[in-house]
Amino acid sequence: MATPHIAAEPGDFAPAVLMPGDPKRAERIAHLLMEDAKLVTDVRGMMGFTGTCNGKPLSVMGSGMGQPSATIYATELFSQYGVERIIRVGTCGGIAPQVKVGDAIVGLAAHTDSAMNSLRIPNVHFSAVADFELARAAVDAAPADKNVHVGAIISRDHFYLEVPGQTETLAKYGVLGVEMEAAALYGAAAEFGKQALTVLTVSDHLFDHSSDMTAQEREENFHTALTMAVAAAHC
Ligand SMILES: O=P(O)(O)O[C@H]1O[C@H](CO)[C@@H](O)[C@H]1O
Ligand SMILES: O=c1cc[nH]c(=O)[nH]1
Repeated sequence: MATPHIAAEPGDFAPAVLMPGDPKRAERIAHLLMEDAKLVTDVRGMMGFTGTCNGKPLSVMGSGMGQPSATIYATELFSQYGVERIIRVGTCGGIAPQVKVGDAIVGLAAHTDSAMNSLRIPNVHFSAVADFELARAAVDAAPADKNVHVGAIISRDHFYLEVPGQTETLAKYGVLGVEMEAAALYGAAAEFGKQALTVLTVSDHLFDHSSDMTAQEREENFHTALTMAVAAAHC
């Protein structure tokens, strides 16, 4: 069995999937966590791996960038491959002043400027929220010596477009950071009655670019977020 975007057989994916945007980060995470990681799909270069982590089955697969891409993979995994929970392991830009580069964020809720979730329920502004059980497991596993923030994030469609006053207003409303997939992932999980969570590494800060990570650092610096994501995957 294959879907249009995943060339895997039934049973090739574990019930829990860690999902970074970057397929190279997926490969790195898979080999870091699992000695027996096996490539189960690489359609369009979007690598997916399955193996055993701490004695339990686990998969890791990239989502690509943006809500349409993440929705395609989440939908196919939830609806065709028996996946029960997806934990996004991403990067984000910091917005709140207390958030610093290198910190981790658990995205309890995801505001969005995307139309994707607004199409889901007629005349309703969909609330994109994480699964509580997964969020609790992730927060409980947060390393004591790391800065971990828990709260609302925003999933924007544009990476580069600046809407005057928007980021400042988001900061005023306590939004922790910006990324590009969580709201859609939470929407897909709600559609299929599954669980989802987003755990992010802050790779830059929108109000202070003096310590932004390089592309290489964004691929490699995810260990606090990963510790929490694994705990959520196996909770
Ligand atoms: O590092 P990832 O997980 O891809 O996440 C962030 O990075 C990408 C933009 O550079 C977007 O996908 C955004 O959500
Ligand atoms: O979407 C993203 C991801 C990282 N940093 C940003 O500023 N935006």
